[in-house]
Amino acid sequence: MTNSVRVRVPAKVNLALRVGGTDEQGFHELGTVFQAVSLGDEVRATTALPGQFRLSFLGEGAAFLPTDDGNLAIRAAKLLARHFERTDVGVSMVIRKRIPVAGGMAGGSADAAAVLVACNALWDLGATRSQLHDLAAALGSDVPFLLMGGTAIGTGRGVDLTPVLTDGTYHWTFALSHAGLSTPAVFKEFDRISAPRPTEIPAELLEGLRVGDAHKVGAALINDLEEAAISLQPTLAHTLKIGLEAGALGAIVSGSGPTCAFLAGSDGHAAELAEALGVFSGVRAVRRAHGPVAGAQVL
Ligand SMILES: C[C@@](CO)(OP(=O)(O)O)[C@H](O)COP(=O)(O)OP(=O)(O)OC[C@H]1O[C@@H](n2ccc(N)nc2=O)[C@H](O)[C@@H]1O
Ligand SMILES: Nc1ncnc2c1ncn2[C@@H]1O[C@H](COP(=O)(O)OP(=O)(O)O)[C@@H](O)[C@H]1O
Repeated sequence: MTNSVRVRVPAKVNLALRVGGTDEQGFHELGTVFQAVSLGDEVRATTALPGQFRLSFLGEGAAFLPTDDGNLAIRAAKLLARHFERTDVGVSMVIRKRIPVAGGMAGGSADAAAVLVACNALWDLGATRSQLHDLAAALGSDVPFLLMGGTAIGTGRGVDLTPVLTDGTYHWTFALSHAGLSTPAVFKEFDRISAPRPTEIPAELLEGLRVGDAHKVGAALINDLEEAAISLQPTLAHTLKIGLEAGALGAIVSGSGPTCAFLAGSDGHAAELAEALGVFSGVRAVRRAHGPVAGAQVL
């Protein structure tokens, strides 16, 4: 049995996020297109004594993250052990974070997906993709996509996934905000200021992705949570405007925000956007990435 495993996991951006009505548990019906991007976290999992589940962080936001059961990574490891009735396992995990915390890029979900993949290998469980998908869906709405990666349509709570045919590489610049936004707070603000929307994905977006036309994709980006995120953090409107004025092919709040995503025509263009956005006081930091990339993978 291996005693140490490293897993890389991407962040996500929602190219479309349509928000419909709520189900009996208060979850909104979604129609979304996820894309996995190269800004990612890395998990190193090492065997520990039975029943020991340890976690520490390095990098982005490390000081502010819980390391107990409040962390999705610990919950993922314990859920996997429980599901396979393995009381003889334990794990010590170090997560190098690059994905902004509470940024709408699914950092916590990404770590949970990575831990499922890492502990499955570390404990030699032989879980199938479908078993991992079901455990991921029990942990959170974004977790199954971070296992899958690529570009995919998500329906229901966002966990029913269908891969999307895409061509080409998409170059992104991300503008990080000074403060995070809580996902439940943004959905609550959406309920306060908006009516449920039809959850159809724009046909132009899928067509643009199919033929690899970044201009078409940029023009079709849509996020029904954007207004709610801007209502809670008004500076985001300025950030989006700055990116568009600097020539972004499309600009959007990423998921529940507050990270703003800008589509560029090339890597060089993404660097120009990063320069224009980086000088705005409302932006804490800028990051560049490309997509689509693979989901959580053992290195
Ligand atoms: C909005 C999205 C878009 O991909 O992600 P983020 O941008 O926050 O990363 C997701 O729907 C978030 O997914 P995730 O962060 O995993 O959410 P969960 O833990 O499942 O749910 C957190 C809370 O968000 C709200 N929620 C989430 C998903 C959904 N379909 N409807 C909801 O109303 C609920 O209030 C729920 O209690
Ligand atoms: N491993 C983790 N990485 C990041 N955040 C985590 C993690 N575990 C729990 N959290 C908590 O989840 C919340 C949402 O963080 P995150 O998943 O980064 O954002 P988002 O849902 O906006 O994409 C934060 O308040 C954070 O404290």
